[in-house]
Amino acid sequence: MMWLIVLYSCTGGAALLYALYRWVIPAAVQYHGGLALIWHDVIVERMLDTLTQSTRPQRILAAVQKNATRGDPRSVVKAIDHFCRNKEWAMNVGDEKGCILDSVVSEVNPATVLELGTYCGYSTVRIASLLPPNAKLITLEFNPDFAAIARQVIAWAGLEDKVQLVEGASGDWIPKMKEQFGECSLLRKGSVLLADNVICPGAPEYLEFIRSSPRYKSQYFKSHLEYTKVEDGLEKSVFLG
Ligand SMILES: C[S@@+](CC[C@H](N)C(=O)[O-])C[C@H]1O[C@@H](n2cnc3c(N)ncnc32)[C@H](O)[C@@H]1O
Repeated sequence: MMWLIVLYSCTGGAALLYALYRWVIPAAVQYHGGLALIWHDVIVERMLDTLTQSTRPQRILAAVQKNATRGDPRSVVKAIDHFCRNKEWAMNVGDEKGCILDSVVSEVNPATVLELGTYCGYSTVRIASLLPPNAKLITLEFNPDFAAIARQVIAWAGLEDKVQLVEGASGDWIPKMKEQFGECSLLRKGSVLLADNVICPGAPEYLEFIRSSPRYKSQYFKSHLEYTKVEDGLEKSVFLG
């Protein structure tokens, strides 16, 4: 009888902990940016890394390999969004802001895109799949583990010919790219900048600069932090020359 009570309380305790982890805490933090990031990006990630002896990017790659069709970028995006909404949050631009990203890429129809921060290649796949033929995307990532996963995600989407993934820090590479592009520098009249996470975690200095500079026409697209209800948005800025 005693054992039965212990067993019942262990099972009950485990169920309660699971409910807290799976539903109660995520629901409680989903309107608060700081708490949401601490919960998803620190506590849950470390806990799952320890329990599964794998990393979040590795788990994202596994979800892609299991659920997405090779050579089909949209199925890769869908598999990552499904994983991150239902299993484990991750810092991709996500489905909601991703639609804004898609519409900006389609409107601008760029010949060259420079992306700063690849992570697992989610936004890279979104952007590259919308580029016109012969256009190319250079994406920079300074974390070699993320870059290794992103290469596989991009290859799974069949986009490796359109994407050049450069491993390194933007502060090191941007001056080198400027040299490579010569006097034209990186921006020319009409170039479009699109910045993510300008509200959460936030980029107040960037927003102040870009909105007050007479050299840019800037517009804010209100949305939500990926896979949550916390306000976040994208800032689109056109370089006026
Ligand atoms: C928010 S994540 C990018 C998400 C990605 N764009 C997406 O939507 O799928 C930011 C990434 O930028 C990388 N990063 C941060 N600072 C960087 C820098 N100075 N140079 C290159 N990569 C950087 C981080 O390692 C991280 O992978």
